[in-house]
Amino acid sequence: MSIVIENVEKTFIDSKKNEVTALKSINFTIHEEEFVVLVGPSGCGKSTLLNIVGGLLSPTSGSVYFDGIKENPTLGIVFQEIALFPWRTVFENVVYGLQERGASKKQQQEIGNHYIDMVGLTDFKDAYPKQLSGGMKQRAGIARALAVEPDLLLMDEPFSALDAQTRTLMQEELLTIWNRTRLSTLYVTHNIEEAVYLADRVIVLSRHPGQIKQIINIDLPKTGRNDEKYREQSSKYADEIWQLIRHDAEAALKE
Ligand SMILES: Nc1ncnc2c1ncn2[C@@H]1O[C@H](COP(=O)(O)OP(=O)(O)OP(=O)(O)O)[C@@H](O)[C@H]1O
Repeated sequence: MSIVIENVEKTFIDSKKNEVTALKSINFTIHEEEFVVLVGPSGCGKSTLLNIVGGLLSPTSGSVYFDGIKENPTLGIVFQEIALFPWRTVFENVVYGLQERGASKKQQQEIGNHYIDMVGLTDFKDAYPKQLSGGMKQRAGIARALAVEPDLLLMDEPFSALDAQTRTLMQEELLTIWNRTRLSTLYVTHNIEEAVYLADRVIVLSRHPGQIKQIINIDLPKTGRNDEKYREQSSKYADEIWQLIRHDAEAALKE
């Protein structure tokens, strides 16, 4: 599915009744099978934009088109805090969306097991959330998002609550999964290295108001990355993005 974000603006009214322009003149397209990452300093409107694309918030003006129409597609959403139902097992959590859509028991078994295998939780499918580590919970959340076979995957800082090593492993796993599913994806992160690692394109937002500062094509292979050339190129992209964000990030720190 391709998603066109056209002239999106969002204004909030803050607690002092002032207007806050969170997003202004946002125009970009997420192409079929493309992984787009939003980066930018704190408060630049990344989550607001992701929520507008996901239909969880309405824009003040502008539109989002899914394959040319405004109707909502099937979405897979993964947030930082994965809200698994504590009384359901991993399998029961993963197939929840399928049950809601009236899938048969057989379909639930087939699809649920497929995605549980894909995220490496086969041995934990009957475990309850409290028995899982942070990384496992995120994997279960990813399997649940994939199980509805979405047109678009939305991920908002999915790994930011994890320790650094687990986060690195989860990034690798997500890329492997993404290479298999090739879903159009919009992903929000503060982490520039993570953005470069995952993205086909990185959209850098500036703040006050949140606007697109630059869109950077990440021309790196999605597999076979263990060479010096990959490391050199990816750190060049990361430097380029940091130079774009630095000034705004420093300003955000002083507020
Ligand atoms: N419900 C709301 N009411 C008022 N202002 C809001 C609301 N939601 C967001 N904002 C403001 O809109 C701006 C963008 O917020 P948003 O959370 O989208 O930024 P972000 O880039 O995701 O931030 P972070 O990286 O810190 O999570 C901020 O100035 C924020 O204070």
